[in-house]
Amino acid sequence: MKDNINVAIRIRPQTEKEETSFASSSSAFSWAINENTISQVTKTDSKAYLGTSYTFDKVYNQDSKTHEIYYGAVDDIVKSAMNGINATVFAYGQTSSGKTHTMYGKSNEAGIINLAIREVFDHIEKNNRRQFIVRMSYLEIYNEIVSDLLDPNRKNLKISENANASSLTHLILFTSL
Ligand SMILES: Nc1ncnc2c1ncn2[C@@H]1O[C@H](COP(=O)(O)OP(=O)(O)OP(=O)(O)O)[C@@H](O)[C@H]1O
Repeated sequence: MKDNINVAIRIRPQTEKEETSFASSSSAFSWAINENTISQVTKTDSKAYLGTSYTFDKVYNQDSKTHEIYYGAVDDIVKSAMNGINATVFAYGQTSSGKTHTMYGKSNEAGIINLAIREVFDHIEKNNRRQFIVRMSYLEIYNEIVSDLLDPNRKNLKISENANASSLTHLILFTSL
C-alpha cells in the first residue's frame, strides 16, 4: 500500500423520502463521480459543475457492493495486520449514511467485519506452522462513554494511559471498572 492512511467514500442509494424531497427541492444539487473525485453538479445536468470537488483514494457509487469495497480498500489492510503491521479500519459518517450497512452487513450481504474475520481465519488455516492468538473486544463509544458490548452488564469503561508505552506511542487502554 502506497500511503499509511487511505480514505474511501461510499455513496448509498437515496431512500424514498430523500428521493421525494430531492425532486421537490429547487436548491438541491447532485454529485457526479469521476474516478476518485466527486463534484457538485446541478440536479438536472451531471456535467454542469457547481464548483465544489473532493478527491479521495477511492469512491464507490450507489450501486457498489460491500465485497467490492472490502477487496478494493480493506483486504490489503487485513493481510498486513496478519503479517504484524498494526492496522485500523473504521467507518465515519453522519447518522444514516450507511456505516452499519457497510461494516455489519445483512443476512444477504456480508459486511466488512464478516469479510475481514473470514480473511483472518483463512490466513491462520493456511499458515499452520505459526501459532496465532486471536483476541477480540467489542466496544461502543457514544457521547464520550465507552461501553463493553460483550459485557451483559454493559459497564462503562475507564480510559487510562499505558505507562509503559514509548513517548511516541500513547496507547489508550480501555479497562473494566
Ligand atoms: N449501500 C446501501 N445500499 C442499500 N441500503 C443502504 C446502503 N447503505 C445504507 N443503507 C440503508 O440506509 C439506512 C441507514 O443506514 P445505516 O443504518 O447503515 O446508517 P448508519 O450510518 O449506521 O446510521 P447511524 O449512525 O444512525 O447508526 C438503512 O436502512 C440501511 O439499510
